[in-house]
Amino acid sequence: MLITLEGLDGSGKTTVWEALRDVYPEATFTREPTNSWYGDAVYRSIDDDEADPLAELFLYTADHADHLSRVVAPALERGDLVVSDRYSDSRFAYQGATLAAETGAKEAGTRRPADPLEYVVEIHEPFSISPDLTIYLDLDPETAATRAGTTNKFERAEYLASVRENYERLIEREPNRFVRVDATREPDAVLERVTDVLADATSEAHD
Ligand SMILES: Nc1ncnc2c1ncn2[C@@H]1O[C@H](COP(=O)(O)OP(=O)(O)OP(=O)(O)O)[C@@H](O)[C@H]1O
Ligand SMILES: Cc1cn([C@H]2C[C@H](O)[C@@H](COP(=O)(O)O)O2)c(=O)[nH]c1=O
Repeated sequence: MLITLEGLDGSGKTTVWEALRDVYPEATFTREPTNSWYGDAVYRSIDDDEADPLAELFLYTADHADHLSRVVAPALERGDLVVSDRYSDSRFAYQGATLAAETGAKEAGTRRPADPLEYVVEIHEPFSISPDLTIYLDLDPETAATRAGTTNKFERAEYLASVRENYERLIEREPNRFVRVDATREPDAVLERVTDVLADATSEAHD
């Protein structure tokens, strides 16, 4: 079973992901961007304010393809519970927003997809594995940017507002896959809610 944690920067995904290790010691815990050389390339792009948004999308997607074949697919094949801190929805929401916000591409004669979110979803369809359950840690963009510390180009409230709109579109498309958790609550309360949701989901999977 594949469970993913999604949300804006600073929404508390990594805090929850770390705590879940004690709850599910046998599970495979993984994340995107990964710690491979593909992930290193992604982090170089994150640190480059001038990175081409389409090139950046394909770096993230290359990292995802490697993550799938090297970690996720083998773990699922073994029957492991897999918990990933960020996964394909991050690409749909973030790169969907980056491509939509890109100004000047048309003037420079560069062609871009009409609906970036749909485009990013479509390029994943032929090869990716969809999560069974996605926990969406819902937080307003201002608090998210404050908690994240605004250390990179993505961690700005205005940009995170359009990322949040994209997450809402994704939830509307697949309401049964997503479970929304109020990430403004205290860390213990957030963890308790996530743990309850996972307990239900994993017990249903065994029935
Ligand atoms: N429920 C919470 N309430 C208040 N602060 C929190 C909560 N959860 C996490 N934090 C704090 O917010 C900061 C960001 O948390 P964390 O790294 O878990 O978020 P994240 O979603 O993984 O962020 P990113 O996507 O940027 O890696 C940390 O300082 C963490 O201690
Ligand atoms: C997987 C993925 C991530 N991002 C963004 C979101 C964050 O700002 C950074 C790094 O992620 P982290 O959880 O803070 O380590 O990358 C993205 O834009 N697209 C993606 O697919």
